[in-house]
Amino acid sequence: MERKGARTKAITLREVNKSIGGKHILKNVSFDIFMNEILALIGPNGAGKTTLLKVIASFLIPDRGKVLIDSVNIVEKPSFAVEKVSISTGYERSFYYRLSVEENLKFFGMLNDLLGKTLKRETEKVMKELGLLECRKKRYMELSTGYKKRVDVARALMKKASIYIFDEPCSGVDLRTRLKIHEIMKRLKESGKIVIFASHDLEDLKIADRVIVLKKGEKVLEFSPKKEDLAAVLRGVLEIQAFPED
Ligand SMILES: Nc1ncnc2c1ncn2[C@@H]1O[C@H](COP(=O)(O)OP(=O)(O)OP(=O)(O)O)[C@@H](O)[C@H]1O
Repeated sequence: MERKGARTKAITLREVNKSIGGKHILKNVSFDIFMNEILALIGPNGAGKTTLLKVIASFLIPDRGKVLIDSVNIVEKPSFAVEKVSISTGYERSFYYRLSVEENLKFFGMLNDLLGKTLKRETEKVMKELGLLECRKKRYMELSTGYKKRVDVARALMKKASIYIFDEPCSGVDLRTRLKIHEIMKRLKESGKIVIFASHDLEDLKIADRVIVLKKGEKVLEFSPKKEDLAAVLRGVLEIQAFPED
């Protein structure tokens, strides 16, 4: 029986392993993600954060190990993750270069069963929230890096999901947009969703309930920025991330 006040597990990863092109990228990764949690993944470049996010979204199938969402093993039933998860991939190639911001967002909304007035309303809402109204007619390929990132976050919001995954959602965006994205992630949590994001920025970690540190495909540390001395933890993280030549 679960303790009173105990957190409810929503996602379970057990001994997750993934190799790509003969390279062992994720190594026995095990941890749980709880209902209503904002979880951040950090770690040096190439540590496997994006790979892990894609595994949770079932974009990549692990070679070994289990990934359960609401007790369903998505390694066996990836369609369950597709239904539950909305992911901003952080990839420019996920967009139609010649379509406008608005057309791209509407297209993704339609793919996710938004139609008619609902599609229009959601697109307006998301564009307003991310400051995209003034460039709604601009073609995706004409946007600056920061605006492309805004569209990437906006795209994830065009799907009604219970788990939202953002890959470096704040990289390259201006300060105001960063705060807005933090606000959006907190709001998702308040409305009962799970938020998982990867980041290299300390400011982003402050909104997380828990931070998991990956190094060379392994989970090496876990901490709660709200409870622990962030500066001390980060000194530890920097040691973990030290360059071999340091
Ligand atoms: N399609 C692929 N083919 C070959 N190797 C890949 C592929 N995708 C990822 N990798 C390798 O997997 C490792 C982990 O990559 P991943 O993008 O998951 O790291 P990351 O922690 O997100 O890095 P960063 O902080 O630089 O974004 C890297 O060594 C990368 O080169």
